[in-house]
Amino acid sequence: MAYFPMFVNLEQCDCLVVGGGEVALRKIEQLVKFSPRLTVIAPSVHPEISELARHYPIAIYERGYSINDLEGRFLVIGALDDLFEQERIFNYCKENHIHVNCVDSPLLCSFIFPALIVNDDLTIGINTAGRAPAVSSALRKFLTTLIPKGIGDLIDHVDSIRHSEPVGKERQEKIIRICKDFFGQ
Ligand SMILES: C[C@@]1(CC(=O)O)C2=NC(=C\c3[nH]c(c(CCC(=O)O)c3CC(=O)O)Cc3[nH]c(c(CC(=O)O)c3CCC(=O)O)/C=C3\N/C(=C\2)[C@@H](CCC(=O)O)[C@]3(C)CC(=O)O)/[C@H]1CCC(=O)O
Ligand SMILES: NC(=O)c1ccc[n+]([C@@H]2O[C@H](COP(=O)([O-])OP(=O)(O)OC[C@H]3O[C@@H](n4cnc5c(N)ncnc54)[C@H](O)[C@@H]3O)[C@@H](O)[C@H]2O)c1
Repeated sequence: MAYFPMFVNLEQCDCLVVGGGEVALRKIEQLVKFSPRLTVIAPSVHPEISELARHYPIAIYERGYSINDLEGRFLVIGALDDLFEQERIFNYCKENHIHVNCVDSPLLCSFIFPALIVNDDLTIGINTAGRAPAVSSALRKFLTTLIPKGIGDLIDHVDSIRHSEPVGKERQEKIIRICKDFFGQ
């Protein structure tokens, strides 16, 4: 069954990544773009995660996680290489209404991490309901080449019209025309 793409404001939300390997790194590289309060817990942490922590507010704890670490989080990613522990994380989070993503099975995810195209405030998320992540990845690369240059300027332009001109049919039609012209429609 398809998953509904809910775009969530993560600013200052308390997000935890358990695990600090290659897969954790990939998730963290994306998450930092959305300004969460990020914590990483793992006995061994990829050097590129430590490097990211020099540029973004990431708290790193180099130790095994305990279930108490999950308490009160907004979102938890179980990116450790241990299916038993992922199940434990998933069950705790489900019981405690915490958004959870465990990397070894869609069945252990309350949300799925999309392949992402992020261009300032424009975000495109791709997802196959957990069936074919490599398709999401390849499609992300394909779509990236199709995004016209100047899309950021278009968003700025439309935003400035929405802030400076009175709400109404005239403004609406102007904005729609500008957008269609940009895409040659
Ligand atoms: C999109 C992306 C986001 C990200 O992770 O950042 C992402 N996986 C990516 C790549 C990728 N992952 C895997 C391969 C190798 C090919 C293959 O095995 O198929 C490749 C391709 C590659 O590496 O190029 C292996 C893999 N992935 C999962 C499992 C377990 C399982 O399916 O049971 C296994 C087997 C592990 C093993 O071997 O044991 C599970 C998940 N991976 C997801 C997301 C979620 C479903 C997304 C969707 O519905 O499309 C989900 C359910 C959970 C989650 O992680 O949220 C990212 C592309 C980023 C980008 O390029 O932009
Ligand atoms: N979702 C995906 O897209 C995807 C893709 C490939 C692989 N995987 C799966 O993701 C898992 C992780 O892969 P990886 O390549 O990042 O592995 P890795 O070996 O590079 O990293 C594993 C990390 O988990 C940490 N860890 C282990 N036990 C821990 C504990 N008790 N508490 C906290 N941290 C702990 C380790 O210290 C390490 O940092 C694997 O099980 C793999 O099958 C998922």
